Amino acid sequence: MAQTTVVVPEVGMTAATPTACPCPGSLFPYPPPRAGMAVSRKCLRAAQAELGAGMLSGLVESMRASSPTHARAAAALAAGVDDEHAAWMARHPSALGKFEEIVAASKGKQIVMFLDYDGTLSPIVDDPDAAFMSETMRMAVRSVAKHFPTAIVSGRCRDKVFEFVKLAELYYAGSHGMDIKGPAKSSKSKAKGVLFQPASEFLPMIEEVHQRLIEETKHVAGAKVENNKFCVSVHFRCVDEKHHDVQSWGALAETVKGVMREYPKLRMSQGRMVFEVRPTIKWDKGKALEFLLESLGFADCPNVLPVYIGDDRTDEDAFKVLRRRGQGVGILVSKHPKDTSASFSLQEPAEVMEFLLRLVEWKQLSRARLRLRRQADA
Ligand SMILES: O=P(O)(O)OC[C@H]1O[C@H](O[C@H]2O[C@H](CO)[C@@H](O)[C@H](O)[C@H]2O)[C@H](O)[C@@H](O)[C@@H]1O
Repeated sequence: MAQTTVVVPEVGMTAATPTACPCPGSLFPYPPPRAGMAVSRKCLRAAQAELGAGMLSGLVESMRASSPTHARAAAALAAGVDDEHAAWMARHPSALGKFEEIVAASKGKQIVMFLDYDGTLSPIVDDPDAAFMSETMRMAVRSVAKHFPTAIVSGRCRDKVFEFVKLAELYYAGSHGMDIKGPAKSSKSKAKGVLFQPASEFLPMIEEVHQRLIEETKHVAGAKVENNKFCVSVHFRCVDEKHHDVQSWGALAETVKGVMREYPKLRMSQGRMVFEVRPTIKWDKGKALEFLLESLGFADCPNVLPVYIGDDRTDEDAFKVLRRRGQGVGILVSKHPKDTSASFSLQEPAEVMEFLLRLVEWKQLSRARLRLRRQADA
């Protein structure tokens, strides 16, 4: 059977490729983690000096670009980039506007929902510990999960994202997909009881780098280090951006990079006003999506339509997997044009909720229609 992919025509698609998922519980053959060396402040300063000025300014530029809420994005809009925005919207149309097209593509297929948390289900706020989702959003996610297998895929520690979402019937992939657990509820689920932690051997190293980053960034007012179990976030949303101040973004970037040099088995990426530190293993949100599809019995299956909604750079790995498989719907949550492999867009969590509720309504109506048809045929 032909595989269906919902894409906007301008963006090319490759043919679907088979999934390659590891067995649940198996560990990757990674070399044993090397404990981070304790390095003196002098060594750290030397490492920092090694960072060329150009490289550092590049990093600060990328920090600036890391959140569409940043003043620059607003200034760019004010400067009249309407054309650029319109062109971007043409390439990534609203998933609400294309709703009928999306559900039509699910004909004969099982929709599986993948939802990022921060910026997708909850609005972005200054304090990561206060990123609560609304009760109405929770109800919408609960309703969606009644009709479709639903997973939360987050950079956060799994327990923490569960504390925010509070729905036991969902699948959770925390730490950027490195901590996957099937639903505690729902005995019907094929993936019930699944637990997959491909980076478990990195736990001591992550704990160590977490402590080091707290220590090294404590002089930077507003910096916040968050332990996400298999990865660490260093937030700079509340750090003053001044260039010549020790408490600037540049100084923070230098400090984090300096610490990272001590841990070659870890890598750093950037999210929305945050540095993400994680193991160098080949595992990300895209791999988590494939793993969950396989656990649900949809490996190499043409009769599935994964729908992934996310707002962050780390969600791009999942959008790319959908493109590579030639299967599924990637939806980027953003008000501003961004480089993305997603096919569609939604502006903000409120639109995500609307999309979820429309899916539920559509599913209920389709079921009611089917019942009526069967009654009429009987
Ligand atoms: O994959 P996600 O669920 O989107 O998690 C990515 C990171 O989200 C959180 O940080 C972001 O949201 C915060 C609260 O709105 C905001 O203050 C911060 O600037 C954002 O980067 C979370 O705190 C991180 O640990 C996650 O990695």
